[in-house]
Amino acid sequence: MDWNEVLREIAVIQSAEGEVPVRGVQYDSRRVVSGDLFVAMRGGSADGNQFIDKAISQGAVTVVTDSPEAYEKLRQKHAGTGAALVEYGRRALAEASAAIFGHPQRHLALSAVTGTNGKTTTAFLLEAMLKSVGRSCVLIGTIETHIAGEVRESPHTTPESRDVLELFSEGAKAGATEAVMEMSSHALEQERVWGLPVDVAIFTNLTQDHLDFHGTMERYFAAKTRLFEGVGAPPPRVAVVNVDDPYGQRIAERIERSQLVRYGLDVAADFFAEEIRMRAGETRLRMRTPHGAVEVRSPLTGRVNIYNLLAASAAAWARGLTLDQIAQAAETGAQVPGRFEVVPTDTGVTVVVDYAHTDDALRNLIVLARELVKEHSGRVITLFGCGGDRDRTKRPRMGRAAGEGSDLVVLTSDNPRSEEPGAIVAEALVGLRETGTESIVEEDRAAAIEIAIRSADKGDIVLIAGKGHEKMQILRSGAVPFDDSAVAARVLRGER
Ligand SMILES: CC(=O)N[C@H]1[C@@H](OP(=O)(O)OP(=O)(O)OC[C@H]2O[C@@H](n3ccc(=O)[nH]c3=O)[C@H](O)[C@@H]2O)O[C@H](CO)[C@@H](O)[C@@H]1O[C@H](C)C(=O)N[C@@H](C)C(=O)N[C@H](CCC(=O)O)C(=O)O
Ligand SMILES: Nc1ncnc2c1ncn2[C@@H]1O[C@H](COP(=O)(O)OP(=O)(O)OP(=O)(O)O)[C@@H](O)[C@H]1O
Ligand SMILES: N[C@H](CCC[C@H](N)C(=O)O)C(=O)O
Repeated sequence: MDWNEVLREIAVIQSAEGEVPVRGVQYDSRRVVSGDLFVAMRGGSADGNQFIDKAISQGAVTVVTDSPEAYEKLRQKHAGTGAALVEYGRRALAEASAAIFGHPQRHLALSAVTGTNGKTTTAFLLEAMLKSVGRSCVLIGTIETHIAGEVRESPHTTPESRDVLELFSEGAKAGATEAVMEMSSHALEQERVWGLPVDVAIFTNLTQDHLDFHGTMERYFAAKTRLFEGVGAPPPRVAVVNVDDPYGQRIAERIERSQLVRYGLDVAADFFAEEIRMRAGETRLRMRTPHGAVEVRSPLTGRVNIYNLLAASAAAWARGLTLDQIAQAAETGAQVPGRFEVVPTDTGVTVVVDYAHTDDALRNLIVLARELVKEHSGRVITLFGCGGDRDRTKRPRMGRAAGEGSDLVVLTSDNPRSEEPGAIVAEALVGLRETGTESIVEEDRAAAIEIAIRSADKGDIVLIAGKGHEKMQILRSGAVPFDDSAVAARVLRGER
């Protein structure tokens, strides 16, 4: 593509034209190759403008910058290089990427899921429903990325626009007509999703998390609401909103009734569940909707998954599936790795790996576990830790949530990152101690898993919370392989 053509698609303050052929686009100097356009952006921990020389030395042929100083320097030092000065680096990145990848977003009907918890599960369920009627999909989210059937690793819950558009382009070429994406609050705030036209937007819930980044719950909420306003694109055609959540109510109030599908566990919602019958590994319910009612049987367990099922069903309906098709797909639907994943054993102890990493998710998980052991008066043993370099204020809250419903808590490490594990544990202990529940502290996660499982008797349930599908433990010294379910399986086999 010619640089002059790219320039026509981005909002520039100043630019230097030139007949420079542009082959690709990059926002990270470390990934620049010959023929690329490099978008230099000021970030929270680095300034991409510091890397312009490096990008050019690696072959960047044009540079878009959000810094007037960098633009001036570029004009003087690299006069032959195409250049543009913009106000918003990420918007320019999205606009240039859309042009360079040939506007693949126009060929995919996009469903986007936001909320503190449930995004991954809802996205997997929706993808399974769309696939069940023969539609080919792109899925982008926390655990994996799917490109029309091919599974890849995910670098982020919501990658930068350039990467999303590249994935969309590959998906569209492979025949995909639908895309399902998780949109994190970070991505909405940073406009990583600028210009993506969302057809169906889903709001799952909002509870405390990520206040290190957003500062307050209101600002966190404001980031989530951007999905429903449209980020550099028109508002979604349909909004699917959990109206049992107070923040969901607030979103619903702002949306035209004709564009809104409300879901919840109450008759006041459009899509709601009744006659719920739950046991481990199976949930049955009757889903009532304005378009009729249908019996649904799902292998997913727990109240939170009823919400996820309702969300995915309402979205699938908005994408044109019938209620019967939805119910049929739900029956096999999407076991998500690391979400209420039961580690196989014949010891009589139930061991569950789950991604609960907020106080709300922990509380829900423990309530479900209590339900499951109630019949035999089993105990609930909860293992958890809190992430380093993340919202510190959630630590005592997680401690309180773990202590409140459990019989024994094992407090350990969960990706301490650059922080001292002992200091993180101390902050979680503040809340945990208030509950008076028996607790054991063991910073080494493998040893902690062993303690938790060895403390359990037949009929007890052990919850290993926080890391779910993750395959690494991130320590100050670097990331080391770590897999909760593999460690638990080893302990259950009697190995160390
Ligand atoms: C807080 C946050 O979201 N930060 C992300 C953001 O950083 P930033 O804008 O501050 O950028 P920066 O790292 O300061 O760098 C500025 C620019 O310099 C560039 N650079 C940097 C170094 C270099 O050598 N060369 C270079 O060109 C960078 O690519 C970037 O364009 O953009 C970077 C580039 O894409 C991301 O790597 C980075 O993710 C960090 C590592 C991260 O941990 N993000 C997490 C919190 C996150 O985004 N999580 C959400 C999910 C949360 C959830 O729901 O649980 C997600 O969507 O994944
Ligand atoms: N609808 C829901 N409401 C509340 N909690 C939920 C819901 N669905 C799942 N959870 C809990 O939250 C955890 C994370 O679920 P999931 O991965 O689906 O959420 P997520 O929004 O994708 O999270 P993240 O973006 O942090 O990866 C689950 O392991 C479960 O404990
Ligand atoms: N994707 C989220 C969840 C991480 C969960 C937990 N394992 C942690 O490290 O805190 C984050 O990066 O904040």
